[in-house]
Order: sequence, then C-alpha cells, then structure tokens
Amino acid sequence: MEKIMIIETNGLSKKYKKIKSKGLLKKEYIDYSAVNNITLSIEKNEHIGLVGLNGSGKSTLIKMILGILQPTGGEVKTFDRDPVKFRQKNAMHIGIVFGQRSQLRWDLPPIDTFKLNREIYRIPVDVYEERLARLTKLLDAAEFLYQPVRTLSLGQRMKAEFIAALIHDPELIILDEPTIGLDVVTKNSIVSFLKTLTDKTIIFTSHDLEEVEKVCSRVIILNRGKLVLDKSIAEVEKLDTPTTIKFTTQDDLSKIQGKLEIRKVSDSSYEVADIASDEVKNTLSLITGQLDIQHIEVKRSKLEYLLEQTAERRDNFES
Ligand SMILES: Nc1ncnc2c1ncn2[C@@H]1O[C@H](COP(=O)(O)OP(=O)(O)OP(=O)(O)O)[C@@H](O)[C@H]1O
Repeated sequence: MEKIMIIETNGLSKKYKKIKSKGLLKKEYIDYSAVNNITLSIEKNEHIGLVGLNGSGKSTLIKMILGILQPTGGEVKTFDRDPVKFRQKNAMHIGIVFGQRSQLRWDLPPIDTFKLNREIYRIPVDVYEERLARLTKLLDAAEFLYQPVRTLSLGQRMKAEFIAALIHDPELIILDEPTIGLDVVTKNSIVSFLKTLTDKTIIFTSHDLEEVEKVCSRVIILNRGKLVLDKSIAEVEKLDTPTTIKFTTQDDLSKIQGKLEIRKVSDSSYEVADIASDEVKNTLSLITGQLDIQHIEVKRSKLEYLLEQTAERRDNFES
C-alpha cells in the first residue's frame, strides 16, 4: 500500500532574536535556534509522541506545522501544502487540544461551541448528530454537555475540548499536554479514547512519558531545538535500559554497603541507579531482605531514561 505523508519537514529551522543584554544606548540581540534543522516525515495514522524538556522546541515545531509561525530556514509541508499559505484550508482537516488553552465559550454550555463548530465546518446535521453521539459515548460526557463551561471540572472541560476539536472529523489531531492536571481515572479514560483513534494521525506532547508510551506508536525527542531521537515505541521497548530503585528506610545501611552503590537522596531516602536488567531481581531482594523498607519504587520507564540521556548530551547545542 502506498504511504500517505501527512507532514514532511526538511532542514526545518526557527531562529528567534533574544535580547542578550540591555546596553546603555541599545539592546544587543543574539540568534537563538528554537528549532534547528529538523528533517522528518509523519505518515497517515501514525501516533507520534513529541517529547522534550521545557523549552526544547516542541511548541515552535507544532506552530510551524500549523502555519502559525513562518520558518526561518528549511521547509515544512502539511498535507503536502505550505501550511502558512494554506492555513485556513488545512484547518478544515486539523483538530487541536491545548491543555492550557480553551476553545470552549466560557459562559455557554459545551454543546453551543459544538453547534458553532458545526456551522464553521459546514457539517450536515445528521452527520453532526451521529459524531456527537459517538464522541459523547466514548468520552462518557453526556451528563455535562448542557452545563456552562465555567461550572465544569477540569476533567469534564477537557473531555468537552476533545469533542469540540474532533467534531469535524479531522485527519490530523494535535494534542499539546491535553492531560495536564487531570486525575488518574480521567487520564486513563482519555488515553483509552485516544487509542481508539487508529484511523487518525496524532501528534501528542506530554511530560507524562508513561502516557506517551501508551498512546503513541513512535516517539520523537527534541533537545534544544534538535531532533535527537526518532524511534518506534516497539524499538524503545526492546532497548535494554538500566533501572533505578528508590527506597526509604530508617535502618543503618551498613548491612548492604559495599554490595551496592547507594546514593543518599535526602534524609532516609536512597537510590541505586544504573542497574542492568538481569541484576534488578538480585538488587531488590538484597535491599528488601536486609533492610526494613518503608517505601520502595522501581523506576524503569525507558523513555524517561532516553530523555535524560539525550538531554545530558550538550554537544548538540548550538545557539
Ligand atoms: N516568540 C519568541 N521569542 C523568543 N524566543 C522564543 C519565542 N517563542 C519561544 N521562544 C524560545 O524558544 C525555545 C523553545 O520554546 P518552545 O515553546 O517551542 O518549547 P517547548 O518544548 O514547547 O517547551 P514547554 O515544554 O516548556 O512547553 C525557548 O527557549 C523559548 O524561550
């Protein structure tokens, strides 16, 4: 089957002018590469996790894909078109949910925003009704669609944001931290919902890496504007990354000192890092067998490890 490209970038870059210092007479500027020479392709139906530390360039990249920002170098095509020139045309096929921003009308119930979107996107009434019913069911949202948005809980509002963003059945869905601040049950229901969208292309940014592993088929890591890792989640899962064990105890550590490399994190809280996968079991039994443990945590998110590793490689940085 022929591959359909939804997004293609080639050497895509965005430089901002940043104020370096304010001299007596004039400001001094330096060029700062928020996105630096990124080449990638995203195919139809891929679920991409776009990951990176704060300020690594995720939002800048998304804004160029949406045509909100003009690149300063390289090129980007969204639906095989220049996204700046064809911003309005592309918008008909894109749905966006920002965790930190709302597209719902604050004083009105969500249903009124959905109806407004029905008009904007010229959705036939029967098609609209069918989609609304399906999304409402999938997101378990029936009980609050007629309540003013300002009275909704955060979780209810986010579910309504999803319906508003998807009512025109977009091909490309951009999700920028859509689960920020949500409780674990609401998060899980949104994650399950996203997993049902197998016929959609998704770009999902989140600092919750376990969530990214659950929702996405591929992960892209940015660091200081550069693309430092692009792998399928299946490949990430296969990597043999080390584990960290964190524990809390009031005991004296002398019984296990010398056998393990233990780092004190704070009062009575310790960690053993970089444990190879075939050593995890032994290390755990040594700690739990010799000490009276109050709390123990095995940290093995492979993505978290990769993110830390790529962030430490500062040689990628160019201003
Ligand atoms: N309009 C602007 N002018 C100058 N610098 C900017 C502008 N917008 C963003 N930047 C800088 O570009 C860099 C990348 O910012 P961006 O918002 O793309 O990061 P991000 O990965 O989305 O971060 P976060 O996870 O914190 O949302 C940051 O250093 C930021 O200060």
